[in-house]
Amino acid sequence: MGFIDEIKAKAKSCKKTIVLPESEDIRTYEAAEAILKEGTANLVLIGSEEEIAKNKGDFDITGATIVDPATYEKTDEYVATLVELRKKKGMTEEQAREILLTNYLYYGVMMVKMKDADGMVSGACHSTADTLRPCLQILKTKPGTKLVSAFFVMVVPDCDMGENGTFVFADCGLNQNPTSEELAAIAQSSAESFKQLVGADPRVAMLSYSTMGSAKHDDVTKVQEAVKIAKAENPDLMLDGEMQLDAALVPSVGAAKAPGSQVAGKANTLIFPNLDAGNIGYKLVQRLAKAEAYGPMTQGIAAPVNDLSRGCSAKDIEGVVAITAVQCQNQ
Ligand SMILES: CC(C)(COP(=O)(O)OP(=O)(O)OC[C@H]1O[C@@H](n2cnc3c(N)ncnc32)[C@H](O)[C@@H]1OP(=O)(O)O)[C@@H](O)C(=O)NCCC(=O)NCCS
Ligand SMILES: CC(=O)OP(=O)(O)O
Repeated sequence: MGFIDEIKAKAKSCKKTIVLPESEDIRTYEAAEAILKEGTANLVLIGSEEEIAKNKGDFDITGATIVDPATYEKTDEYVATLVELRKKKGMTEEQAREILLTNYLYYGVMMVKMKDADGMVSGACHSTADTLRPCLQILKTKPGTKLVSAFFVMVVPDCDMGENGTFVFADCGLNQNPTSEELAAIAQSSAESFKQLVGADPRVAMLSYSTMGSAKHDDVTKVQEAVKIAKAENPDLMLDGEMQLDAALVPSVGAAKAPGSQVAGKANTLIFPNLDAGNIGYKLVQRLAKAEAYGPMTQGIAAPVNDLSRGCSAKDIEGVVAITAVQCQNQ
């Protein structure tokens, strides 16, 4: 069984409730039809009955729960809770009501916060910033975690690198220019995500354009410091760097450039030095190597709310919903 089939089988056995707030996008309905048919999750769609009837095309979404913020019995409770959560930021009741009635992403996150749903998937027609801001503001980081970050599971066809072609890449979606401490936190969360979703031991490479001091620059020093911090905080984790991508993936290059490393040549978890590298890197592998790319998914957050690329397909939404359900199970 491939990665996503295993995830779907796990999702079916736990049947979590996932919110899809982008009821204006036809891909939501195409994915919803497939998810409901396959039974990977219960679904909540946000919008009025009329909006949804108009937008769903011919897709059959029988079995999905439709929640209309304008009439749902819990909207007043959500407004009061949002005011309470954001009062230090000056949020008034009027503002909270306006946000919740007009921005379904905020509404979906409030459903997760109030435990009326287990998780949410959005981002097919909203930018990552607009998708992640509500969950960062409302859900916050989970206890024991310093930072929320965003990762992809990449499944590369006909590839014997990584874990038979399966990798975690991070951060590809959220933190623009992480410090050494933040890179170390991204590495730790990514190792946990790899273990949780792929089920094998993570081997984490801290990527750079330098391998073990072959180049000198502040950008290289940043990754070297991150390696020191991550190793000190996670002494049992297989993590190494700084290293170039070829040293991380190709055994002969790893042996030549980083002799003795337990990660070089066999990395399955790739930590990019900044968001330029991470976002460009995952799209290169997705588009040129025709890899499946699931994400960007959040890690280090108090409840699973995951993003999508605006370039996603309905199949990608199906996959991210199944992964979100599995994350909910392990929350
Ligand atoms: C997500 C993002 C919008 C947050 O930045 P922002 O809108 O300026 O918002 P702020 O910095 O005010 O943060 C909003 C809240 O989230 C919290 N937050 C922001 N980043 C966080 C992180 N990485 N981990 C935990 N909390 C975070 C802040 O503490 C703040 O909380 P508060 O409002 O309770 O004080 C920003 O990081 C971003 O744009 N990232 C890049 C996204 C992107 O374009 N990706 C490329 C395509 S995938
Ligand atoms: C992850 C990502 O790059 O998202 P988008 O394509 O929507 O900007």
